Amino acid sequence: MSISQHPDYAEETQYLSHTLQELEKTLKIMQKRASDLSVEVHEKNRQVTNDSSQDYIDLMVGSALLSYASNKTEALEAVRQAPYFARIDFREDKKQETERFYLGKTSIIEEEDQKLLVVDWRAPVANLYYEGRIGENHYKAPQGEITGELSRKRQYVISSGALAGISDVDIVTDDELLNACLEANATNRLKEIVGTIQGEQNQIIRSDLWKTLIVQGSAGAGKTTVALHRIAYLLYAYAGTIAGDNFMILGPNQFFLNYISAVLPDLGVGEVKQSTFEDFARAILGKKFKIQDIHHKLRIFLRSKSKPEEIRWLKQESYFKSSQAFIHVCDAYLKHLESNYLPKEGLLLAGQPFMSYKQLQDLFLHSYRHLCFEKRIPEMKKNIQSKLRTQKAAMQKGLEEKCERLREKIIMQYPNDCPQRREAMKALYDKRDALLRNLEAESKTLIAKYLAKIPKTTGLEYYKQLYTDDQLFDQFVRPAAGDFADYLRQYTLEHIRRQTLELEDLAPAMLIAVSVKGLSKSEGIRHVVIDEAQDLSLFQFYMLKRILSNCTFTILGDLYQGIHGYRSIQNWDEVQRIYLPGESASDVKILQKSYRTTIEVVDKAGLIMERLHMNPSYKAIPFLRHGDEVVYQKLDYRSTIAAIGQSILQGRAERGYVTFAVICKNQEDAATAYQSLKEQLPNVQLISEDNAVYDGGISVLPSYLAKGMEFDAVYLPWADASHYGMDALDGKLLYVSMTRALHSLYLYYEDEITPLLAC
Ligand SMILES: Nc1ncnc2c1ncn2[C@@H]1O[C@H](COP(=O)(O)OP(=O)(O)OP(=O)(O)O)[C@@H](O)[C@H]1O
Repeated sequence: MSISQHPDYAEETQYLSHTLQELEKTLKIMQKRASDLSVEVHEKNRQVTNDSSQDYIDLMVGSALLSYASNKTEALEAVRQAPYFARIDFREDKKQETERFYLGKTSIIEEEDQKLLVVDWRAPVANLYYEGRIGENHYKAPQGEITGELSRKRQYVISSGALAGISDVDIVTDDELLNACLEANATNRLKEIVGTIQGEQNQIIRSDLWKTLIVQGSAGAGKTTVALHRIAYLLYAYAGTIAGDNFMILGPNQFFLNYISAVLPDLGVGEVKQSTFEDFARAILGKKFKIQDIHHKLRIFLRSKSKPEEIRWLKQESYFKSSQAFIHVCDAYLKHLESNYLPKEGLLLAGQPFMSYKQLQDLFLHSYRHLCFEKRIPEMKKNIQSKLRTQKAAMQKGLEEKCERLREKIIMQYPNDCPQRREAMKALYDKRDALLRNLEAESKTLIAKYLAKIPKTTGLEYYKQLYTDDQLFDQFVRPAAGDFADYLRQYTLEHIRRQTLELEDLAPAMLIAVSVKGLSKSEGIRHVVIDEAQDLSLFQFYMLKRILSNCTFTILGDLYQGIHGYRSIQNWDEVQRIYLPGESASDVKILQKSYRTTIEVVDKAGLIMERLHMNPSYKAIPFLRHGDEVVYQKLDYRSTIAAIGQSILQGRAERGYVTFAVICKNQEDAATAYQSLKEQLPNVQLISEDNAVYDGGISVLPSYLAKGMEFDAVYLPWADASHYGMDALDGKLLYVSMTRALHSLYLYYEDEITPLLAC
């Protein structure tokens, strides 16, 4: 049936054109308001003086209104071509009439009578669309639970302001909109999915801001997408409480952050802090060292020439520095630093005990315990100063009184004025004055002299001392590291000598640095989204929770894709113990349905995890979308390259594919494949750690950089037994590579296909 034959076509077309007209009206008003307010705020900014708090308040109010008007203008401009994507019809139990709610990316209100034409997708009633089924239903609103009858869920395809499709659905999973969305070809960035958010995704998106969430989601389950929509939702639901710059996204690399973050403006989200773990570390530890490339060790493990002994030691080093045992080492060391931070002496004022070491320690260790070491010092200073004022006054008084008593004694001794009496008096007053002067002078410098004895060592220096100082190393590290201690020390000292830290050193060094100096750069962060969280170590998780103790977290990852197993977490229980202590395992949310790829690809990739006996409850379940069979071809290398080149050209011409990835196990193989493909495909690009931006098109890349990405067609040129053996790391790299394919997947091998996939 053509759209114009739909029984509601006329009515729907009319609603659309009315909405578009109103949108244009509102847009004009908002544009004018934004421009007027911009002038006003600029003017106020010039006039504001330090002594007028009213000026300041006016400026703040003006800026807030300006920000609202500018954001609304942008939001309305973004939906000019498609102001809504769905409608729900709902009759509240208490009401006679069924209401219609059109849902869009931003609300649209009729100018004259303020009627709500389009409801923002984040509004409570929209839950009915995402989670409700036709029939009796309910949703949570600020005023309480609203119950009623959901009689329609309708989806629209609106293109360039014209109605192109209408379909009524029950659950959102069955809908054509989602299918159309998933069948579309990839672009060079992640998409927004407000029209097709699934029930289980919706629950995560709308979870309470003040509760930490851990999400285990299979490859393509929408973890990253959900995380970004969650930020958009929280900004809407907690407007006034939290703003964009109160969020921080931690992602695995800049390349990935650029790829995902382009979706934020589409969702009306700006100013969210984004960082890799290494950049976050730099902000805390400073710039006086290099960070070893985070894939350095992985590359050694993947190099065929690497010696097993070397691999074993390197893994052990990473494993130890990421472990609970090393957390204990660093905590004990921190305690030691804390106890020995103050000079081991009390304070004397004019030769008299003023404050004992114990009293000073008590202030430092107990009274200001909630502060980092350095911030305790000014507080202690204030406390000592106040005590000093009292003590000085008491001592002055004591001196005066003593002087008075001595004066009376002199008078008794010499009842009449005589040279001896005058001399004795003079000596008495001179001594008193000298003592008072001394008291004055000492009280001025006492605190400064004492504080000057406190070392100015940075957290990073303290961390290094753990290895450079024999005594510290033997006291703290050696007992925990055992036989492996000497290797660990030599290895780390070698890095320190080269002014380099490994990823494994960053979390402990940050923990110490923040305990010593505090966290000025990250003040204001209230919520942290950690994506690809399976690759973080226990120590990284522990440190983040310790130093960002006022934040809540959304932690998302897939343990099947944990390619840094030698340092990263092995299960979510470890993370849960830190972030959700006392809660049950069911508090880890599981997303199993995979939306990215086809049933054929998910099934084949799933074989790997079965063969590696990975936890079956993390298995990806494909969304009902069939595609091409996965292609396996036994070819020599030259023929493989020729086949890939030909297939890419065909895919582009015949299928309209726009993104292609040739994924190799490691960087060396990727470089080889790139050189070979360049002749056939001049636009091919080789992706390495140094690329910050992904432009789409044809890419050749190592498996570990493919994480989080997706491509229309994926090619694996060396899917053979010699590249991917029955080993967890090989299996995970292969799994990551295969699950990047949206539509087509090709595997090539020369002798034998990898046992991870063999029939
Ligand atoms: N509800 C949805 N509607 C439409 N598309 C969706 C939906 N959920 C996920 N997708 C699509 O599925 C693909 C995978 O999403 P995303 O990259 O967020 O998954 P992920 O769980 O982070 O995957 P991975 O762990 O493999 O990186 C994206 O193209 C995304 O747009």
